[in-house]
Amino acid sequence: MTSLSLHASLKELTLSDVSVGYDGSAVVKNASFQLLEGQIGCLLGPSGCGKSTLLRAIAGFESLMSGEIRIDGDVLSSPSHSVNPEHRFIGMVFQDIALFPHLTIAQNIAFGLSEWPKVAIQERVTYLLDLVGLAGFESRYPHSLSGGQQQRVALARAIAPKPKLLLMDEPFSGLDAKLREELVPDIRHILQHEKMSALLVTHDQMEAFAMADQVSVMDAGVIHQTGSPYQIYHRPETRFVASFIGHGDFLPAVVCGANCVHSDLGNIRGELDHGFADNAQVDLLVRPDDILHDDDSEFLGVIVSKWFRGSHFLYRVKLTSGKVIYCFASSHHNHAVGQEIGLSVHLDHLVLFSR
Ligand SMILES: Nc1ncnc2c1ncn2[C@@H]1O[C@H](COP(=O)(O)OP(=O)(O)OP(=O)(O)O)[C@@H](O)[C@H]1O
Repeated sequence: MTSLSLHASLKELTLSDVSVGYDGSAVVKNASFQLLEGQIGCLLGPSGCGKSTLLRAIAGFESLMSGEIRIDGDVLSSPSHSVNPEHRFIGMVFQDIALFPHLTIAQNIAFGLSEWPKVAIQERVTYLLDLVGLAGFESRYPHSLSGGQQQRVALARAIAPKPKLLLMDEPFSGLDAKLREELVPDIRHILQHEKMSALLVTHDQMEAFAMADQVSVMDAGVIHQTGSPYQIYHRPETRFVASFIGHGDFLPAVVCGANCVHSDLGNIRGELDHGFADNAQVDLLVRPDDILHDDDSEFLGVIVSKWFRGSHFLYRVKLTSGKVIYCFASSHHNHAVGQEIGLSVHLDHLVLFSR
């Protein structure tokens, strides 16, 4: 098969118990997840947790210590077998954009299309330039483009041959925050328009939330949870996911019913059965937006620090037990550090971890 053939789009990327390492020592351990047609997935985790290593294994640049990587049922990698990277029909975009400086923008985008007929190349390049918002740039050279424009060209070059899957390793981290904010939704829109399945590596959760349909949260080589951004924020399955994603505190509590716990802030109810037995000692995840400033509440805390965020204040509040938690309040509720305020808890469901 050559790059001319329009490969059927990806139906399913499946990783089953994949371990990858260097010098016999695993840095990715038993990673499993699936990515379906047209989905944008993300590997999210702190620096050094093994995200790039796993991405490189999918691309075919690292061999597996155990497990299997399949695309549409075909094994790409196992400890005894590895399809060459150039035969995987996988495109890549990296942080260092690495366009060819001596080639024009059109030549850069056409780079992987050498076996296509001339007219088809011309059509594809024109289509992609338009898609990434750079129509009219075909004769320019990379050095005359901004970082964001260069990253759009890199994306166009990577998707030009219609790969089955696009891998992106921290593609936005070299760009300033404002540019990133503009570019991330644009790139998501382009990938969706092309129905391109993609896997992004990032350590930035806002980027993961803005780009991905499905996020796999990793720490120390282990995937803790794979789910939608909403699921990993609101239904974290491990303490690591609960504390890595967003602001959160663990409030000590005792179970007092199928959807109730007792804590420093009184009895707190959720809508779903949490599955813990009565009287179990647990930690309840509370986010700043779960804890509201409430003058009528009998439960009090002392403000120990505060941040003005424009639309609201973020307070750190010390409860009578000594536990310190976050609390959001509208920006009209301007209280001094040291002041005592009333607090109430509003939770949709209870996220509990045994203590
Ligand atoms: N070629 C290599 N040889 C030996 N060890 C390596 C090699 N590449 C990466 N590592 C180690 O493997 C671990 C995982 O690295 P990896 O780059 O996959 O993490 P990451 O999550 O992508 O981190 P970052 O976000 O900082 O890039 C790290 O401890 C790293 O030092």
